[in-house]
Amino acid sequence: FLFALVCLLAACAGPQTNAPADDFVRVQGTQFMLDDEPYRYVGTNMWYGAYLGAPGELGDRERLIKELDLLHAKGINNLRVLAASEDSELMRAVRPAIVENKEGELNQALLQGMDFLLAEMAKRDMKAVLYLNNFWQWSGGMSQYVAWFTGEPVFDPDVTGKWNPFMQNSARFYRMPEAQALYRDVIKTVVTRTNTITGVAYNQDPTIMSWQLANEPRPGSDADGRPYFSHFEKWIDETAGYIKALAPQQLVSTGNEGAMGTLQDAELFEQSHASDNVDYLTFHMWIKNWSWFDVKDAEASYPGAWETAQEYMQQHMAIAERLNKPIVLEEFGVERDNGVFARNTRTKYRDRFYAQVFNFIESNARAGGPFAGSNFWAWGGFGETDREDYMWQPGDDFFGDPPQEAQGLNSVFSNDESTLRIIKDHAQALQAIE
Ligand SMILES: O=C1NC[C@H](CO)[C@@H](O)[C@@H]1O
Repeated sequence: FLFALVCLLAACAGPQTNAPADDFVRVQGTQFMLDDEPYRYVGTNMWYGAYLGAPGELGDRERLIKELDLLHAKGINNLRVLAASEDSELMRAVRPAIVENKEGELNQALLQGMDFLLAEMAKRDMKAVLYLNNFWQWSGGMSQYVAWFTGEPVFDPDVTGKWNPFMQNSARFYRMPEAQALYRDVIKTVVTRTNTITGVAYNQDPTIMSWQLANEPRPGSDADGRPYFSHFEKWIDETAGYIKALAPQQLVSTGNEGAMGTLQDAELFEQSHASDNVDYLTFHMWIKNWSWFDVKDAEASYPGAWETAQEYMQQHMAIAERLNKPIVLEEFGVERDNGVFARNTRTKYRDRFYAQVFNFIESNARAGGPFAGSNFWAWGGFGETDREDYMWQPGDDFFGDPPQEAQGLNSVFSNDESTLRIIKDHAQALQAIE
């Protein structure tokens, strides 16, 4: 009887807070491993996942469940999600924000939104990559930290149109001890949080595959950032080490774009990602943003864009091999045909680009290469807008496109059947690779 009572009490002790180690994604050379099997994934970017999961008017839990069910049905099993935003005067920053002020008070509804998202993802065997800052302006980010601790007005690229000085200003963040202290407080609070729905501590939750330093952190602008590269390299190593100490069961990555996000210098990307605290490499690929592809001159510009894209991917495979780390393409995308934003419009070039990227990944994986996964940018799902300018306003539906871009620019919608077919085929192809 006593033995039975002890077992019963143990069973009632609440959810496991120390999941078996093999539930976590691990790194073995250039491969991810999960439950002793190679883990490769097709994922998406859903920056707004915690916003959708928030209780009450702020979120839309019914929509989130619909989105996760559809994603799961299409074989999309990895979500890259914003885990810290900063309250800001920046014109195109999302509101509200997780970090409410320079004192580090956090928005509890948005943290509960992350709790709900992770709990629902766990039910669908999905894995999360959570980024803890942003080099860009659309979630406050590093430039908001700079404003908080210099007392200077925010440097708003959506007002000035000046991106190089904005990037140089954001990069001051790495050199500001007070900003770094608040950032680390936020990291510690989020990484060690106990999920209010599952009772599992975040750093004990195998749903979280990786903590990411930021979205697209850069050393500064391509023109003027080089003198500050050493601060960037040191920030990566030390911050990644700080997170690893808080979450030894989970992976750490930077969220960097690769060479194009490191002063267009592949050697500096390799050097800044050699740290043992960085478990795997990330790179992004923007054929339109980087002027490789012109959607208004699509037929003429696409072949050259694809040639350059292949070279960019090959270049990063070689770096991953040299560093003996897995690598994931965690952002890639292209607009709808003719650059329109509305759903129910053609996506011929997007479909071609996705299919060719996926084919490259499958070929590399079959050859035992380091290409371990991808997250397309980005998931728009069931999002709807009736804004004539397609620009997000507080209270509007969330799209894969953050508030600084037209809602529909790169979003894949729930009824983009041709694109979803290509994604699902890729998921099945990955599953079939030994
Ligand atoms: O992280 C990013 N990379 C490119 C996206 C599309 O332009 C952009 O919305 C986002 O800031």
